[in-house]
Amino acid sequence: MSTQKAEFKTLKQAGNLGELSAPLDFLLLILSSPSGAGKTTLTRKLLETFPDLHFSVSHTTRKPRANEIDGRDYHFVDRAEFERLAGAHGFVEWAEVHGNLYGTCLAEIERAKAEGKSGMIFDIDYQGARQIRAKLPEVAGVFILPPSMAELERRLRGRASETEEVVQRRFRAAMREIEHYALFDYVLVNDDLESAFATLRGIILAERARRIRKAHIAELLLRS
Ligand SMILES: Nc1ncnc2c1ncn2[C@@H]1O[C@H](COP(=O)(O)OP(=O)(O)OP(=O)(O)O)[C@@H](O)[C@H]1O
Ligand SMILES: Nc1nc2c(ncn2[C@@H]2O[C@H](COP(=O)(O)O)[C@@H](O)[C@H]2O)c(=O)[nH]1
Repeated sequence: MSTQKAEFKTLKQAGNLGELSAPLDFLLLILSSPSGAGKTTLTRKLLETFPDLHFSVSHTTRKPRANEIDGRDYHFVDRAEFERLAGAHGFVEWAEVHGNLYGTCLAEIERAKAEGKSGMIFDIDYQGARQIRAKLPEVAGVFILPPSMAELERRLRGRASETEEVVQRRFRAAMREIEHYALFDYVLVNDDLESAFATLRGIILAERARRIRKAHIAELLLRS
């Protein structure tokens, strides 16, 4: 067997995801941004357009907002339960963000694969993005920016889901978060929602094409 063929055979078996095996063409997409830039809004539109993508439901110690549902938006847990899961290596990544703990359970990736999804979206901060990238080099990362800091502040306040103190805290954190843009493959300015969404859709199609290309070659080499 040629070296290339052997390499693809290993890739196909392991899914090139280390211990977190998944099909070669499985899309792992991180959406990250300062709070209020529009990740949740864009993610909802993405899931309508791509129902074959799984939204990774994180665990958090944050209290639910009025419109949030446990198990759909987050798994809302107390600190003791979160720490138990972290201690049992239940998280692929976790971080403290704006004073609360957030984490992605390994079980979320398993669920997406068991449901036959063709990929998944992680709505996580830059610290989590860094951890996932270290474990899953195949991941694609998009960092979403507001058109201006004034607009970010307007959006944070306009959402009316947090106290003024929390809005200020999140706004103050934004500049520090933006400094980590280089962790991501793409930077997307969410000014007009429809054009930002069109660009994001394009990124997904391109990332899929990249993965399908690899899977096709693996298939071709293994059949010959
Ligand atoms: N392109 C846009 N133009 C105007 N308003 C927008 C745009 N995108 C999102 N918004 C609004 O900005 C607010 C914040 O958006 P959203 O909740 O999606 O942000 P987020 O990045 O998910 O925040 P967080 O990190 O805190 O969860 C919402 O009220 C949303 O309707
Ligand atoms: N590292 C992680 N960050 C996460 C995760 N889930 C959400 N987040 C990020 O937290 C902030 C605040 O979210 P909010 O819902 O309280 O507004 C935001 O940047 C999210 O992307 C996670 O599992 N890990």
